[in-house]
This record gives sequence, structure tokens and C-alpha cells, in this order.
Amino acid sequence: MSQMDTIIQEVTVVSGDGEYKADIGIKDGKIKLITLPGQLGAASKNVIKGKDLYALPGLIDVHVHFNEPGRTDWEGFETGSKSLAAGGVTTFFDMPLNSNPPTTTTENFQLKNSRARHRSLIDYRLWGGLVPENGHHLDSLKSAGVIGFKAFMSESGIDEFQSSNDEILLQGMKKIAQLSSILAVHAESNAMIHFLEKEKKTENKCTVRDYSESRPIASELLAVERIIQYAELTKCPIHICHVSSRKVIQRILEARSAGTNITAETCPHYLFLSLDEFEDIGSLAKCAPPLREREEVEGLWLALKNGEIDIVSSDHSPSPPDLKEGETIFDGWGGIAGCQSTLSVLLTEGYHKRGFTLSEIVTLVAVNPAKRFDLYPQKGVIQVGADADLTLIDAHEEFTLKKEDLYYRHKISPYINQTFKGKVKWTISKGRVVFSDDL
Ligand SMILES: NC(=O)NC(NC(N)=O)C(=O)[O-]
Ligand SMILES: [Zn+2]
Ligand SMILES: [Zn+2]
Repeated sequence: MSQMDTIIQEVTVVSGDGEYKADIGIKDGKIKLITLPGQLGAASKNVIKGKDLYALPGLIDVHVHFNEPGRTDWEGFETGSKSLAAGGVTTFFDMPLNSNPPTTTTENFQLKNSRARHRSLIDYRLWGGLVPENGHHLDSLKSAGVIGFKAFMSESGIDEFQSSNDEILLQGMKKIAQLSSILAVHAESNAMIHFLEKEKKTENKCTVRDYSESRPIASELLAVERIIQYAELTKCPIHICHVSSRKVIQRILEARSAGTNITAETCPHYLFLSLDEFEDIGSLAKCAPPLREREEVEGLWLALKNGEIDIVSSDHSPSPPDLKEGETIFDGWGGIAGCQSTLSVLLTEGYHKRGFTLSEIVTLVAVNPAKRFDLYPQKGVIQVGADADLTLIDAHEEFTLKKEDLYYRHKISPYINQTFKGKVKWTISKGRVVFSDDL
């Protein structure tokens, strides 16, 4: 037997449909061998004792904003990818904004890609943007290798990344369908948000609750309805980002039954924090769509349990601390720093509190993302020939997240001081150990 680079002994392997004990041999960045436990001796440079650990296919975070180049002082590939590695993530998809320039031309793609290639600790893909006036760049962006395209139906908060009106969406979707690609959408109704926000401000109603009410579930429903109609018309595959309510999920499922190629994503913050916590925490927990009432949080857990939601990803969208502040909650940056904590939230709230199996969790964070974006079975599964992307966890270890534990450029997050159960011990990306709890 040829020498392995790394051997993981007697670990419990988790797949999308069950668990089994095995030894795993890794060579040249791939999973080379999976045997019955106790078969692989110590004939390797690195031996990891996996006896009390579970091996999950490395997480794939399809939604992060690392903001490089242009806003590297907000995050960056180095700090961002290190944080992900600590959270058990082995592949990320970087959004076309808030980097400056945004990823809306091939030139901008290459610029970002060269940064990411040198600075990222883990594997990655890049999203391209669909914005007004870049329709003629979609072809070349696809050829350059984007994982899909992202459009905003409401304002993005970034001047260089304008939202798309109906005509831009329709033209773009027609093109994206021809390219056999996919459109990810930030689906909130611009008109409704504008109206409500103006009304709140005129009446001097600027509390956290007012902010949440100014971006109601109805505005997500309205935008999702529109994009579904356009998807039916253009046959463009769509992915709805950061859904905050099961009501929206139900509409998405209806469309899927009717034949629309559509998937849904939610994020850890909608599963962990409700409007009550948002009121306590303040702008660190500000995002769009905003956090909802506790019953909506429970609704999302139910949807997850029923397999109604495809993907859980972080929507890590950090900024420097001073930009989170402002006179009222309406003023600070909307975006939550949390990509290190996705698995922590799912293990604590899903596995321990709500009886989810590890297989169910792995399906949401690895199997489904890999399948949806054509990376399966190179990723999303532990099997011979796949990339050696692995996350080893102690499912029962408890810890309280401290500021010092975070690898983000700015050590701020609504998850600081929260106690979690289930801890990442090792993260291996393409055969390389990128995080170890013991080192
Ligand atoms: N410009 C952003 O990073 N926006 C993000 N911000 C959130 N979700 O609050 C997003 O994904 O919409
Ligand atoms: Zn968004
Ligand atoms: Zn985002």
C-alpha cells in the first residue's frame, strides 16, 4: 500500500444518509482509501486519532462577503478564510459585492481571483454580479469560471452594485438560462421597503423593532413572487438568498412543485436569534432581511426538519465596528459577522436541542450546496476519489465563544459570549490541515 499523507483512524464518518466507523487515508489532496476501522496503521506522516470524533464532509458556505479587493479593511480573504477553517468550512463562494470593484466584469473577476488564490487558506469559488449595464459581460464571466450570478431586487447598500429593475432581471435571466448558470437573488421589494422606511422616519419611529417592521416578510414574499414569475418565463435556475420566514419557503416549494428550478437558503442568524435578541444586541445583529419574531425562528427549524430548505450558509457580511454605528438602527451597516459559527449554531440548536441527526445537518451545509452548484461528488461527500475536504468534530464539547477565538479582521459578532455544544477539532481542505483545535 502506498504511503498516505494523512491517516484518520477509527472515526465515525457522516454522510447525507447515515454514519459508519472507518479509517480514512488521504493522499495528494484526495481521499485515497476508506477501510474498516483499525485497518490503517501509523505508516504516515500525520496520524489523527478519530476515536471520539465525527468526520463530516467539509462545509461549503455559498454566501460570504470577504470584500477584497477594495474593502479589505472590512474583512479580506486571509482573515475570512481562516475564520471559515476554524468553523469547519473547506469551500466558500464569495459574493460579487462588497469588493470594489465588484465582480461584474472579467477583468474584475481576475483581479479578485488573483487575490483569493494567494490569500485563501481553503478552496473557493467566486460569484459574478448581474447589475444594470453589465449584460454583455455575463458570457465571459461564465467562461472565466463564476459559480453563478447574484442580483439585488432592493438596494445593496453599496453604490457600485446597483439593484436590478424588472427589465434588467428579465434580460439577465434569459442570458443566464442560456449559459446553464444560476441566479442568486436578494429578494426584498424595493418599493415596499422605501415606502415603509420613509413612513417610519417621518413618524420618528426608529427603534430596532421599527427597522424590522420596515422590511416585513411581505416584502420578501412580493419580491420572491416576482422572481418566480420571471424564472417560469425565462427558465432561469434561481437560488433565493437568506430567507427569513417559512412563509417564503412555502411559496418557493409551491413554485418547485410547479416545475421551477429554485432553491432556498437560510442563515444561522435567522435560526439562532429572534427580534427579541436583536433588541438586546442592537446593530451587531442588523441584517437584511431583518431578524424576525421567535415563532418565525421556530418555523424555519420546522422547515429544515421537513427538508423544505436546501442550504444553510452564513451570509457573513462584516464591516468595521464604527460603520455598524449610527444615530439610529437605520443608519448602521446591515450585515452580520458570523461565518465562523454556522456549524456551532446547527449543532447546538439543531443536533442537541431539536434532535436533528448529523446527516441532516451535513445535507444542509455540504451535500446540497455541492449538488446545487455542480461540485458533487468531488465535494460534499466522504468517498474515495473526492477532494479531501473534512471537518472533524467533537459533538459534545461545550465552549463559550470569546472575542479572542474569532479570526475575523474585526472581532465583532452577535455570537460572542454565546455557549455552544459541539466543537470543530480539525479542518482539512484538499488534504491540508487548515485548522486544529490542539495546535
Ligand atoms: N451588501 C451586503 O453585503 N449585503 C448583505 N447584507 C445583509 N444580508 O444584511 C446581503 O447579503 O444582502
Ligand atoms: Zn442579500
Ligand atoms: Zn449577502
